[in-house]
Amino acid sequence: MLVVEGLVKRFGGFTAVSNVSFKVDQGEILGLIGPNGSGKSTIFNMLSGTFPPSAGSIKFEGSEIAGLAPHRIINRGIGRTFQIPRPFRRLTIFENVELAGFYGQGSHSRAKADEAAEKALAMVGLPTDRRAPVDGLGAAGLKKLELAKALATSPKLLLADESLGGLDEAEMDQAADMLRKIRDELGITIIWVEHIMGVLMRVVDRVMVLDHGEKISEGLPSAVSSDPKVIEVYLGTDADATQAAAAEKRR
Ligand SMILES: Nc1ncnc2c1ncn2[C@@H]1O[C@H](COP(=O)(O)OP(=O)(O)OP(=O)(O)O)[C@@H](O)[C@H]1O
Repeated sequence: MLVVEGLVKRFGGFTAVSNVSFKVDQGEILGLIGPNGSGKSTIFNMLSGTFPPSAGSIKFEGSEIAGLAPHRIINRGIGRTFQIPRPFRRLTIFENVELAGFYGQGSHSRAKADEAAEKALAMVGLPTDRRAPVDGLGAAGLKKLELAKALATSPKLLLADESLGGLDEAEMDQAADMLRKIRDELGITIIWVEHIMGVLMRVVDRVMVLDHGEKISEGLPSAVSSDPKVIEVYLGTDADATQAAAAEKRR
């Protein structure tokens, strides 16, 4: 479904992403992990059109999309969430999601946008009542709203950026289960960028690990969490390694 080859992003003289290649198959959940500043968000920004790659190719369903504007990429069927939710606070929950629905359709039909918004809100478990305000949503609610906005664009591929930041442990488990439900019930392929490796490992089919803009490991969660390179650069501590191994056992 997605084939990325030789992706590079330079900011001035600094290389944030260095010759990264990977594939994502239809129906898969790929986890993308790595320490702070390893290039995860920069890859998402290139996949979603926020900025163009310095070099490399991004083929989605066989067509080159590298360098296309964000609205064109959304119309092709790639939706994304953002690490820090920034909804329009003067709009209701429904209106925020409806607006995203307008973007995704390309047809600008209100009826279609409303239908997409209702389905997306029901999927993530937020009120479909059109007057429900954004104010009052906690961290978990705002993450759900972020996800509903992305779903309302009717994506075939969802780029989920750090869905678990700011959540407690029970909320993290629910958010991880939600991503799996989105894949299982809607058939949406997912790339999931996350810091919190333990929960991610329970849900993803494959993991790719970045460090300093380079891919250092890729494979099944069990293989990646015991890869010495990953333990050295990413896990860092025995406690983290134990947590990841325990999560893997629970799968
Ligand atoms: N617009 C930009 N201009 C200059 N440097 C940037 C820009 N965006 C990112 N970088 C740099 O590129 C590197 C990779 O950043 P990126 O945000 O992709 O990492 P990340 O793995 O997503 O980190 P985090 O987990 O902290 O979000 C960092 O060193 C960052 O400072």
